[in-house]
Amino acid sequence: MTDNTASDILRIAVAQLNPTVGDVAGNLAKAREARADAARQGADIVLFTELFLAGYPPEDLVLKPAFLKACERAAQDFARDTADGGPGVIIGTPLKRKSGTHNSIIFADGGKILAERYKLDLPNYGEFDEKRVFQAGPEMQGPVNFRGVRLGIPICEDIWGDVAICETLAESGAEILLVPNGSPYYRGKVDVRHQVVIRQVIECGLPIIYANQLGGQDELIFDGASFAIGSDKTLAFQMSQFEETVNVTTWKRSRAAAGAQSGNNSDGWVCSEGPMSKIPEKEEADYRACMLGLRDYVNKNGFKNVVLGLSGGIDSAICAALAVDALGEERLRAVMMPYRYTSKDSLKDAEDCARALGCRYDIVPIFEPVEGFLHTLTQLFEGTKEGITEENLQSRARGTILMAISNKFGSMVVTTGNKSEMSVGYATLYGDMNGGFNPIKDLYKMQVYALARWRNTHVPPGALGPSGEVIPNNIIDKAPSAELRENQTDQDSLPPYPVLDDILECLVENEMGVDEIVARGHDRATVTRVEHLLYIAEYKRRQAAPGVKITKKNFGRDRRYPITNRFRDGG
Ligand SMILES: Nc1ncnc2c1ncn2[C@@H]1O[C@H](COP(=O)(O)OP(=O)(O)OC[C@H]2O[C@@H]([n+]3cccc(C(=O)O)c3)[C@H](O)[C@@H]2O)[C@@H](O)[C@H]1O
Ligand SMILES: Nc1ncnc2c1ncn2[C@@H]1O[C@H](COP(=O)(O)OP(=O)(O)OP(=O)(O)O)[C@@H](O)[C@H]1O
Ligand SMILES: NC(=O)CC[C@H](N)C(=O)O
Repeated sequence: MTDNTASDILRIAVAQLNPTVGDVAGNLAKAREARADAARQGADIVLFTELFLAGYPPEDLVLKPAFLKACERAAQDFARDTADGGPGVIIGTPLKRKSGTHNSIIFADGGKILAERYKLDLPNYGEFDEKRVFQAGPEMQGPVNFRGVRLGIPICEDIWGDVAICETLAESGAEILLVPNGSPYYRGKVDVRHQVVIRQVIECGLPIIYANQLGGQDELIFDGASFAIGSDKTLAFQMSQFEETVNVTTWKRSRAAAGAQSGNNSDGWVCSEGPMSKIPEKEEADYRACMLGLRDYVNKNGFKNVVLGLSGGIDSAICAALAVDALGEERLRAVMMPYRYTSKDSLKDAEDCARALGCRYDIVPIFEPVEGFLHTLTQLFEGTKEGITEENLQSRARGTILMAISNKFGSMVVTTGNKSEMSVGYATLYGDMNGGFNPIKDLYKMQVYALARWRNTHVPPGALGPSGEVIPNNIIDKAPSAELRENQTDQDSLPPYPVLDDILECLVENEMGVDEIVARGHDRATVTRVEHLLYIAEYKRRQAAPGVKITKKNFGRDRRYPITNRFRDGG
């Protein structure tokens, strides 16, 4: 009930949910369900994530007046729900006000909106582009009095930057900070978030609750892993990563806590009850991010099933495993498309992989289309040497067949290029690059191997696929090959993957110079060649399907290089 008498116990539910961008009615329905669930668990208040009603990030959708109106209406409706005497709510929504369009929250209780708060620090780096569509909120936005407890509500980036928003809230009397976030995954991000929040707790002396969104949104993966750091700077609770959940946490007033952290005599808040989930290790986390990203992309875009070319190589095998884990065996169709260079081993490995995963497996030879193209082009190509042109026809025949299956049966094509290949353009445009979504686009080849090995000995929570050796070890052990000509291996055209990946990580992830990379022990000619290949493949990447972001520098959202570019560090 709405009552401003200070209580000594506060039950705060954190709704770590998977909204869909643009589905305002669906997101409101989800929020209502979560609030009812939290009410049953005895919550006083439910904290939702950043821009929950819109789904995060809504990008240019917030430039549409009709979208803003739908969000405003949903926020008003949800606020009215709180007249039932159940939990109050803090929920993110875009709001258009005289001062502009804001990335906001509404705070509602007792059927009314008690307060609105606007994000002050709009992130505009990496994958974020918020200054483009939002206006920053004013500097002074104090805490909100909720049933006698003063709650501060900075929004996501507000606690990341150098602006002293948490400290200002503490100085204005806030007792706990509740932070709605849309914080995308990259490897190791959970630790980074903990450090950011600990730094703020040191500055402001208040406990901070960090509620993060869940789910895939195009390239971005929101991994949840919501948590709180108490005023003693230790982890007060930790929610699970990659899972939708509503957890109620109990907070108690404690004079000892306040005295310890600020030396003053006022009361502080201590978490006495909350989850303490284990955060998965790196291979598991990356694998689950890829799985969640593929699942949400396929489901949120309304595809019933997916199709991919299964070659007997590692990239298509891990994509098949991810598809079965994300969607179930009955939703994947794997197609082997042999040509004259396809080895017996590849045919066997592809079949073994499909059998281990339990998915549908078709063999569609491509002799006729490839020979047909070659025949059609004979006259035109007379006197020229055979080479990549003819090789690429194989890839294009495969890509065309996959797109035909997609058109006929409505299955989305899963495309399988890893980050090493995408970096140097080792993939055929309108061939194996065909496809709607790429679950391994941001994994270097050596990481693909590590994840494949990991998956053969683990089944991640929520996976729909079987246990055991789902990626036959022969696929992991053999030399990678595109099999576009006799006895071809990737290493005919590229440096060995451990070398290539290290150089690429230096160039892409760390923006290192050629001299610095050479100083790590690499051959200068190799480094300059890789740098050149990286630059000239930009045109391909611009035409590539989106894929799951795993690193701090994925292609597309984070790393944005010009296509036309004559700069070469290596001369
Ligand atoms: N700056 C630019 N802006 C716009 N377009 C540009 C361009 N530069 C080249 N192009 C165009 O791109 C074409 C070359 O690109 P593309 O046709 O993709 O062909 P390309 O890159 O020459 O060959 C594909 C490469 O991928 C390798 N690969 C590896 C693994 C698997 C597979 C597979 O297919 O299964 C292939 C294959 O061995 C080969 O090295 C040029 O003919 C030109 O039309
Ligand atoms: N014979 C084939 N049948 C079906 N699909 C194929 C075939 N050859 C290539 N493809 C498709 O083209 C993609 C690109 O080939 P590529 O050689 O890069 O990957 P891979 O064969 O899965 O792995 P690796 O590079 O380790 O051999 C494959 O992942 C697959 O989707
Ligand atoms: N949505 C945001 O403001 C996110 C910003 C923050 N730096 C993060 O990655 O979590």
